[in-house]
Amino acid sequence: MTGDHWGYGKEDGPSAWHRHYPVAKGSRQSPIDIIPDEARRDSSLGPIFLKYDRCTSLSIANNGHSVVVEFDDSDDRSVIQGGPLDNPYRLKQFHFHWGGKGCEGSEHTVAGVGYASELHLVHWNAVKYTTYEDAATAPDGLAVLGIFLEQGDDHRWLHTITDVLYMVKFKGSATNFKGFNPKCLLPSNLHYWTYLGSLTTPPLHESVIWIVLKEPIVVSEKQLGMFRILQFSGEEEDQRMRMENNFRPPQPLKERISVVVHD
Ligand SMILES: NS(=O)(=O)c1ccc(NCc2ccco2)c([N+](=O)[O-])c1
Ligand SMILES: [Zn+2]
Repeated sequence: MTGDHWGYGKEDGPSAWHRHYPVAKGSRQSPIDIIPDEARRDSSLGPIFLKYDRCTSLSIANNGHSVVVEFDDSDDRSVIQGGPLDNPYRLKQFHFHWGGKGCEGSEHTVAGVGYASELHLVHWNAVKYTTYEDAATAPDGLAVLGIFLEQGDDHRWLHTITDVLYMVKFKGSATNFKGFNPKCLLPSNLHYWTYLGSLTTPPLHESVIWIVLKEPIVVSEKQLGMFRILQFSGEEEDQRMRMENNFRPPQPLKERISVVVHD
């Protein structure tokens, strides 16, 4: 497969993605602006459970669009379940989206307000599908947990990630990253909004059950700044392209979606 020909710039950014990925104008695209007052309550919707105690992180990498921590998803050692999910979904990877200095950077917004960054923990339905790739094209294939990052005090555990970003500065670089458990990045409560949506980057498959936590985690401007030492470009490329503003703006709700809230 040829290298990704999409990005976040003027020519190859979100407004141009529909040319190669027509589903960009689909009926269940993500992210969206979540309007709490319009979210439906569904008493049958219970809490989510994150079973990350035996999770196995493997590596951290710069894929030219974000920084990604990959997990061993060869068994059900780390799963998300409950809430809107009929099965346990296996943790595959997590990554971030962020802005430029002092600008917004989250993908979902809440009543029109963005956060500095957004963390996505990506899980796939290994009960119904054989591989992530198969699940990623199925309407109930993926469950992505979205967590907002708000600027404020230093986050005690995010240092474990920001301290190694210099090792994956360029697109295509990766390094060992074992023993990291993402439960240290969770807020104090797991109240959430949920709706049916899509991947927020190409190929934009409409295969994601989104679970967005209401409570943000707090990270410092200094820690957010560390993400901006990353580059979209490879080491050999002369164009030094700082990795920032790697977020897709909210997409039309269309006939979908009642966003449902659990708190
Ligand atoms: N921002 S996100 O969580 O929606 C997101 C988007 C794309 C991809 N992957 C791109 C892709 C290619 C084929 C199938 O999947 C992933 N992921 O892999 O976890 C997550
Ligand atoms: Zn994402």
